[in-house]
Amino acid sequence: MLKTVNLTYKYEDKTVALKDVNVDLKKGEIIGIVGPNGSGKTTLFLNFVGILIPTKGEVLFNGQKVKYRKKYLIELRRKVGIVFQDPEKQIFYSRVYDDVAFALRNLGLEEKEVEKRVYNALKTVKALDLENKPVHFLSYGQKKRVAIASVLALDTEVIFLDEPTAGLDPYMVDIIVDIIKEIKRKGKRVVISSHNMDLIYSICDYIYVLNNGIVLGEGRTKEIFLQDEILKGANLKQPWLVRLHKNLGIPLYKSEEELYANWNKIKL
Ligand SMILES: Nc1ncnc2c1ncn2[C@@H]1O[C@H](COP(=O)(O)OP(=O)(O)OP(=O)(O)O)[C@@H](O)[C@H]1O
Repeated sequence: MLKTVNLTYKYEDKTVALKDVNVDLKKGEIIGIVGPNGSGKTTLFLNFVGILIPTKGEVLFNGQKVKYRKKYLIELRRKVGIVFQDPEKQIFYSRVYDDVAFALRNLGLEEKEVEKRVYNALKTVKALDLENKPVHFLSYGQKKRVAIASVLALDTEVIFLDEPTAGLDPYMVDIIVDIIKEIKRKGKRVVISSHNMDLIYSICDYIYVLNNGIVLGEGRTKEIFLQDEILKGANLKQPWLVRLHKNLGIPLYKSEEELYANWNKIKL
């Protein structure tokens, strides 16, 4: 599994985006990385997938230091996928089908297998109807779904999702949540960054809180979200279910469904 050891990353203009960051993906199945704008989430993801090379410290994959030779990185990309925050960065081809097929063809898969994987990935993100559409005509949310499909098609062991639901309507957010749960069911690891604390709370089992490139706190989801001082330190708000628990004294539920299922037991 992937982890960072005392990872520091400094951009060319000397911005120190990460300082001595230790993040271990072994700690959860769906890991949330939360923090305000500019706290270093994207920089962390790019270091994890080998796009950026740590200034200090290292990234380990199954106990071995990640290497930055082309051959090694191609192997790493077969196992570790990333969906960028901005779908424009992920889209290479003009037609949706070819775009999702691009990386698969690059891996040398047979066209029959490519066809099957593209079909399944587009079906999962409810984008089969877009298959023949030119990518530049798609809406932002549609591009985002196509970008997610391209990574799902690769069937990697780990998937990093940088702000996967930003710009999506509530129906699509629910679909993305189902996709994430499905990836977990398949025994894969998901890492999500998001500003949506309710989403992070309901699906993640382990959380890292970043601020100014530093890990302010980490822990199991319910534990970390009860520590208001850590969240405040990163200008984050507690999820609404945690606020209900705190302000009304009702038990702490993980999801809206769990709350309603237990509603008649709750004494206000
Ligand atoms: N290419 C770059 N050159 C210089 N500084 C950069 C570069 N990319 C990011 N930074 C800086 O690094 C810091 C961390 O940025 P990063 O994009 O990792 O944050 P983030 O937590 O993902 O933010 P957001 O929530 O807004 O997406 C910020 O101060 C940002 O300005």
